[in-house]
Amino acid sequence: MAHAIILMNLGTPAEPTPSGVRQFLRDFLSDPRVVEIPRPIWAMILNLFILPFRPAKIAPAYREIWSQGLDGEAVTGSPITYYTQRQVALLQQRFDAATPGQFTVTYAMTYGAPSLKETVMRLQEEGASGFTLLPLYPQYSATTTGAIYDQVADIMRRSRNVPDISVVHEYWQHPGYIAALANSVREHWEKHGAAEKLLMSFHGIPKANVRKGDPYYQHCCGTAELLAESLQLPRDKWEITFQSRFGKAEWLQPYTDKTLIEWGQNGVASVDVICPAFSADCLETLEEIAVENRANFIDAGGAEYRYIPALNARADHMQALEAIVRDRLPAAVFHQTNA
Ligand SMILES: C=CC1=C(C)c2cc3[nH]c(cc4nc(cc5[nH]c(cc1n2)c(C)c5CCC(=O)O)C(CCC(=O)O)=C4C)c(C)c3C=C
Ligand SMILES: [Fe+2]
Ligand SMILES: [Fe+2]
Repeated sequence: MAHAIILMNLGTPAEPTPSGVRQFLRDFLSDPRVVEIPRPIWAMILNLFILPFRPAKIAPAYREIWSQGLDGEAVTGSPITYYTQRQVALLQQRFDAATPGQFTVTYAMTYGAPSLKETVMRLQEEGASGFTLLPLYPQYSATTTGAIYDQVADIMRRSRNVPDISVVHEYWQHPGYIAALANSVREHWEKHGAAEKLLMSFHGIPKANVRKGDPYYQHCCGTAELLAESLQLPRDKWEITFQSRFGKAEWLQPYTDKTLIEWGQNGVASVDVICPAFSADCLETLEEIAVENRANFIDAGGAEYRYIPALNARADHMQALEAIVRDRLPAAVFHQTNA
């Protein structure tokens, strides 16, 4: 095996129980990339106010989505892991078809299992000579992609013969990614008709992070504009919002839930919702968007609410991911595959 390709996503609890969720949240929320509050203060808040309560509150939501996709689609375990594994299998097929035996495709999670460190160590033992990491975050944020760079740096720091690792920094402007998003919207419109508004809801981050230099907001706005342009949607037909606010600080606005409530109250009858920052359906889309925010909109007076699934294992998504990875292959591998 010459070269390994590692898809990376956030991670998820091992099981949809309070203890499974607690273990995952402890790992995730202890990362200083995710929460920038000074350590001793944050350790106190996390251990006294979050880890004793949030797991019991969130576990039922995880149980709802466990082994369930949209419309009762059969999924095994946590959807984010299920779709990431499907992406791995399909990407492996694509690399094998074009360049037989040259690439191993696998995945790792930033938090929970399998970890990046154990994945890289296993692949090295199996003879991998180089690694291309594809964080499945189209838009860069220090809270997501930045955390992956930290883990790569840790692996490097502990190695004598440092592995040849490259990381895809962002891919929101890649034409293949935008085309896959646009295709998924058009297919949805063909099936259901177009709603009055297209809401593009991105995972939020604290506003202060952007003020201090995180380019995430700019990447989200860029994505929304490229998608709207590709769909030839006039500006009054779409909106960008931010979801999944956590804690008391101000996060990126407008907020998804508030916007949907306002629209419902102000006579918007129908809305299509897409979440371009999520490359796989997960708790934040299947529960927060497809269930909770549907209720927000309908209870406020809206009539039709349709969630457009994440790109998941769509063929056009896989084609885009293959192109993004191939663009990042080191010259040695590139020459080998083109020989
Ligand atoms: C505490 C701060 C958080 C930041 C900053 C944050 C950024 C961020 N997250 C994603 C993608 C995902 N987040 C998911 C779940 C999730 N996110 C947070 C908190 C922050 N996220 C929490 C506490 C949770 C767990 C659920 C909960 O307790 O509310 C997931 C889903 C995982 C799953 O198991 O399905 C994803 C994916 C992005 C893209 C992002 C910044 C750009
Ligand atoms: Fe998150
Ligand atoms: Fe959430």
